[in-house]
Amino acid sequence: MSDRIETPTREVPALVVEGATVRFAGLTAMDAVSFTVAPGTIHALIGPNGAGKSTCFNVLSGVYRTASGCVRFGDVDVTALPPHRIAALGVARTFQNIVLTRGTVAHNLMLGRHTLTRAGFTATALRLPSAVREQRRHRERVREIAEFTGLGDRFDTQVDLLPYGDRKRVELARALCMEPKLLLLDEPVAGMNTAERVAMAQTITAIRDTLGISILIVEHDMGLIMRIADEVTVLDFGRRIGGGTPEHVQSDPAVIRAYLGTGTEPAPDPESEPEPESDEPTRADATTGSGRGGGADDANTEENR
Ligand SMILES: Nc1ncnc2c1ncn2[C@@H]1O[C@H](COP(=O)(O)OP(=O)(O)OP(=O)(O)O)[C@@H](O)[C@H]1O
Repeated sequence: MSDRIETPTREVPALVVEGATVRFAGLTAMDAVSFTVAPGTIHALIGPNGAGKSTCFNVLSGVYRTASGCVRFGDVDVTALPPHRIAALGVARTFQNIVLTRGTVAHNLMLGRHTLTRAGFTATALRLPSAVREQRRHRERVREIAEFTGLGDRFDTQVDLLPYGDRKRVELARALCMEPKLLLLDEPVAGMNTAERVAMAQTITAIRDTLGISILIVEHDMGLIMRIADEVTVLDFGRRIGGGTPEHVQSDPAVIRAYLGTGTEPAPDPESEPEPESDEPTRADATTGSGRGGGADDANTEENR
């Protein structure tokens, strides 16, 4: 990973969720949930399967509407805004399941620049000088982002030829190509082996530390979360049952009872030898997060596409 990337001037606002409630028929998926993602921090949203984490992401990105409560990003009330308006404010998202387009890494990353492109269709089609210059600038920036995220030497590779871990990385890089102020990462290391998880954790912390971008992350790998998060919010059955620093939530009896269980394993050590590849880690592989056995992932992913 390179640290050559330039940080565009951007003021990163706080994300404030206040009393957000979401209901599906008779089910309350989020029940008056409140938390704040402080600017430039990594904030983790954790909890068992079905706790309401994906629902919360869908609210924050404008896919679901709240029955009550509100979401503010800086001074802007985004509660009722459609997804494209929220994205335009600087909120980018990755998904549990990889959603990439056929083509090269470069092509996929350029799609992330779409909302930042000014030249119109005609100017681009006619290859007018201004449009060509703009495309070149975007491509340079996209290459920087590819290098920052460890994809520099894969820039012209077809995404379907990449290993799983790199394809997850392309999703993250594409979100960065939108020049976000807040990144919503939905299970960014799910399905990765240990070496890939360690590398992804380093990239995520570099995004905070080098670019100053806020990150809200949903992840079942508790070792990783406890190592990289500045603050954690814990949900269970749609309610916020705890929150605070990783140290605090790890010793909170309510959180241990609902999710963490006992016998917390240590976080993966970036210096240690990677374990042999395991194909698809299940919830049980997540260092300590004991899933309640949800099964809502697929439904939500379909909704999000
Ligand atoms: N579109 C929907 N229609 C009906 N119920 C839904 C819908 N989306 C989510 N739910 C329900 O809301 C509850 C919260 O689901 P959600 O997917 O937000 O949990 P989660 O914490 O993200 O779980 P996981 O860790 O398994 O992804 C679950 O009971 C789920 O079945």
